[in-house]
Order: sequence, then structure tokens, then C-alpha cells
Amino acid sequence: MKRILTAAQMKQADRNTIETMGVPSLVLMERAALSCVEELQNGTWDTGKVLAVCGPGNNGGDGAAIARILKTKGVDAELFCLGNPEKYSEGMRAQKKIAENYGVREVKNPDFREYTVIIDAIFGIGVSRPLAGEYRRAVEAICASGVPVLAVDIPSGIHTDTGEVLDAAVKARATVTFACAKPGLLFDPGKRYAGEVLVRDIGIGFDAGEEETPWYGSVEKEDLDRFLTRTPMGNKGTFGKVLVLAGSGAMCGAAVLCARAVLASGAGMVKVVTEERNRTPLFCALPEAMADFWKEDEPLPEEALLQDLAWADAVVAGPGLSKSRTAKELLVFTVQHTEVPLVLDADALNLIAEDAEILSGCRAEKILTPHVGELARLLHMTIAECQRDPAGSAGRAAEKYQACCVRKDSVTVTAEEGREQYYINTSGSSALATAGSGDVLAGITGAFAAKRQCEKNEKKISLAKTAALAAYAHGKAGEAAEEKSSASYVTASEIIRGLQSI
Ligand SMILES: NC(=O)C1=CN([C@@H]2O[C@H](COP(=O)(O)OP(=O)(O)OC[C@H]3O[C@@H](n4cnc5c(N)ncnc54)[C@H](OP(=O)(O)O)[C@@H]3O)[C@@H](O)[C@H]2O)[C@@H](O)CC1
Ligand SMILES: [K+]
Repeated sequence: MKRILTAAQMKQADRNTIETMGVPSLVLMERAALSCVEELQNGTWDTGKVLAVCGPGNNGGDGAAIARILKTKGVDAELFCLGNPEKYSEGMRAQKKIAENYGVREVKNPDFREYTVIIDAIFGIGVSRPLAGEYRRAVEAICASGVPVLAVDIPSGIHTDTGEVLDAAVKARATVTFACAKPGLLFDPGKRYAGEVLVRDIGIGFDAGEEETPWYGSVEKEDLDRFLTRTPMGNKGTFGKVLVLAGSGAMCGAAVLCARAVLASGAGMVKVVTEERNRTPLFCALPEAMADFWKEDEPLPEEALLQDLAWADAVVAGPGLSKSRTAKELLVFTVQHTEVPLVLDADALNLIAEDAEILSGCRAEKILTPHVGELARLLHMTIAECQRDPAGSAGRAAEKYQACCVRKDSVTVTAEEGREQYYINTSGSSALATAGSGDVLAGITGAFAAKRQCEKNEKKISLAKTAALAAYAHGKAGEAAEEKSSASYVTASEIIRGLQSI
């Protein structure tokens, strides 16, 4: 697990390091600057002529220190300072003076195109409002110059907590950020402005308010490996049995992809409940699956369904299900009779968006896996509103539907009701944006929820972390598939195959 800190939490950690642990602020700044210099000297940057563009706060102080350290290493480094010197932070004032003492030249009206690298040290986590005046002009000129930019802590103009552009922002080739990633570096559009994000330890003594909300984190490969470890004593019945309710007459593929993903994600068994017309294609495509069938406009096979629901350790409902009258009856029946974790995806979400009453009386733990369009329908908001606030919109759906919500987008966020906790997914690429990819994620999520259901209580992780691990595995599988071809050619079946390589 990696913690991700908001601006307020990072400031508290800085304060704790300085005031409680006793590390002077200038020492932290020196370490911050050195970590940027190390990046600049790794051989991938042309440091022929470097300009550090500094704002009035401590981010500017970092920039001045970087220019000075570069100068001592024989690099032609200059400073361009913005803002009223009377309002400089103590750190910026001190660093600017030290840079002067070392003979770093300060320029007044630079032509940014003359430089080989620009250090963006205008604003860091202290940015407090949209950029205007000289700041905005500088940011726009830096962007227009086309010169590679190294951003210090966060690209100037990106909101630290949401990733929003505050009217204008620097587009960096890479960002060296201190101690922890920040949400704004991981969410779009901040993620695209940050370039490669390099998290560097500068000796922050943590007390970022562990209990404080909102809490952000990201799961890592080690978390996934730990979760997927199988006990040698287990058998196919103890690794998780998943019931998949998917596929209407025209949508057998969704059922097949989802069920295949279940099996490829470590579940012991899968059973598919699908429309009668899918009988032959399902068994041809997936001989490992067991199945039960329902017929459009005929009574549900309730006895068989009750047995299936009692057998399952987790249930996935929705992929390719359609919104037909019988599909809705099936969903309502499932919701009312499921006691194990229930993953609701695609048409199940569309039916719920139209009639939230479907979920009334549900006793199961629920995981909703909407893409942003489905989320907007669930929340009766616009897509743009949901996009502006990735964590908030996921959290709102979790609260509204008393569930765990996996908000699928270029950056997937998982939230759980009752806690202001968010998992930001760091794996994946545009390769995942392909037909059937959502069916695969639903299957992985079902398999992981079933595995968790089979764990002894003391080993059980939260439902949100389980869902976050599924999103992470899905992203990693997409990356593995992309390595074999290219993002444009990856299909959902290849994402499933990619699961074997993570
Ligand atoms: N604490 C430490 O010791 C360490 C800190 N470190 C570094 O410091 C950074 C945080 O420093 P910081 O808190 O001083 O904030 P920073 O981002 O420089 O900006 C604040 C200044 O900008 C101003 N301002 C803001 N928005 C504005 C706008 N739109 N337009 C105009 N002005 C605006 C704001 O003015 P005000 O809002 O008060 O009017 C204030 O003057 C952090 O990201 C890291 O790089 C590391 O070296 C590790 C040790
Ligand atoms: K910056």
C-alpha cells in the first residue's frame, strides 16, 4: 500500500518534521533540491542551459536551491523569480540570497526558448487559486517554448487534491514529488501535465494525520501477490465459487468474457446464468463453466436460482444482461436472495439508475463498477460533473447506494460507504479502453470478492481494498497485453490472457 497525501496532509507532515522532529526547513529544502538535481543529471536531460522559474513560496525556494546546486556542478543555471519579493516565504528569501552568494545570475525577461531545461518551481502544494497576471503569462510562455520541463513537487497550476488545471498549468516531462504522491498527480488532467512522476524521499518524519480524512492510497504489486497467495491445503471449492448472471440473447460474449476472467483470476469454479439462446455458444466458448438458463418472457427458474445463489461465494450481475422485463426480474430476484458479495455492473447499473428501489432490502455487500457514463446516470449528474471530481463522485455513489463503488475511467477510483477513503488505481493504460474490458473487470472483481469471502475473518481485507486490487490486476493485465502488441490492438480476451503475466 502506498499512501497518497493531500496538500493539507503534506503540510502537516512537513510541519511535524520541522517542529516535532527538529529537522530545519532548509535541510528539507536542500534534500528536495538535491533529489531534483539527481534526476536532471541522470543522462536523459540536456542541462546545457537551465532556467529555474521560481514563485514566492517554498516551491520557489526549492527552485533557487536547484539552480545553485547545478551551478556548483558547473551547469549554466539561471533564476527567474516571480512575485513581490516582500511577500517571499522565509525559505525562498534565504535560498535566493544563497543563490546570489554563489553567483547564480537572475534574469528579468527571459526568452524561454534559449534554455535546454526549465525547472518549474512557481507553485507547489501551496497553490491556492487560479493563476493570473505574471504567473499565468510565465506558465503560458513556458508551455509555448517547447523546452523540456522538470516540475518541482507538482506542475504549477495543478490543484494538488483534484488534478484540476487552475486556469493555466505547466506541462512537464517529469515531476519530482516529495515524500508521497499527491492525488492531483494521479487524477486527470493533472496526471497528463505531470509526465513521469518520481516520488523521492527527503526525510519527512510522518504524522500526516493517518486518521484524517479524506484518506487516499494506492495498492501495489506486493498487496496483490499477498492477496492471491493460495493455501496449499485448498481445493477448487475453497478458492471461491462465482455465479455470473450475464448475457441476454444478443450478448453471449459479455457472459463468456466475464466468466473467463473469473477463472483466470484464481476462482475455483464459475457458473453462468444466461439466456437460453446462449446455451450452445457458451459451452463451446467456455467448457469449464457450469450453467443455468432463463428464457425471455417466461417465468424465472427460481428453484435453480436459489440453489445457485446458495452455492456461490460471490455473484456478478449485469454484463450484457439487457434491460428487458425478464432481465429486470432476474436482477430483482438476485438482489433479494443474495447473501454473499454482489458485484453489479453494466445493465444491472442501468436498471438500478432507472429504479433505485431494486436495491431495497438487499442484504449483501455490494460492489458497483460503473464507468463515468453509468455513474452519471446513477447519480443523476452530468458526465462532466462526475469527471471534475473523481473521488467525490465515487464517494457519492458509494453513499447513495450503500456500497463500494469502483469508478472506472482513465484513472479508476474505489470508494466505500461510510468512510472517506479512496483507492486511486495506478496501473493500466489506454489498452483497457476496448469492448468487453468492463466485463473482464467485473469477472476479476467477482473472483476476488469470492476469494475474500472464503478467507478466515482475521485475514479478511476490506471490500474496497478487494475491489481496488481487482482494478489494479485489470490494469496490470492490460499493460501485459499491451507489451505483446500495442495499446490500439489489445482485445478483452488478451487482457484476460495478460492476467497470467502479472
Ligand atoms: N515546508 C517546507 O519546509 C518544505 C516545502 N517544500 C516545498 O515547498 C512547497 C510548498 O511551499 P509553500 O507552502 O510555501 O507553497 P508554494 O506552493 O510555494 O506557494 C505558496 C505561495 O504562492 C502564493 N500563491 C499560491 N497560489 C497563487 C496564485 N494562484 N497566484 C499567486 N500567488 C499564489 C502564495 O501566496 P498567498 O496564497 O499566501 O497569497 C504563497 O506565497 C512544496 O510544494 C515543496 O516544493 C519542500 O522544499 C520540502 C520542505
Ligand atoms: K512546481
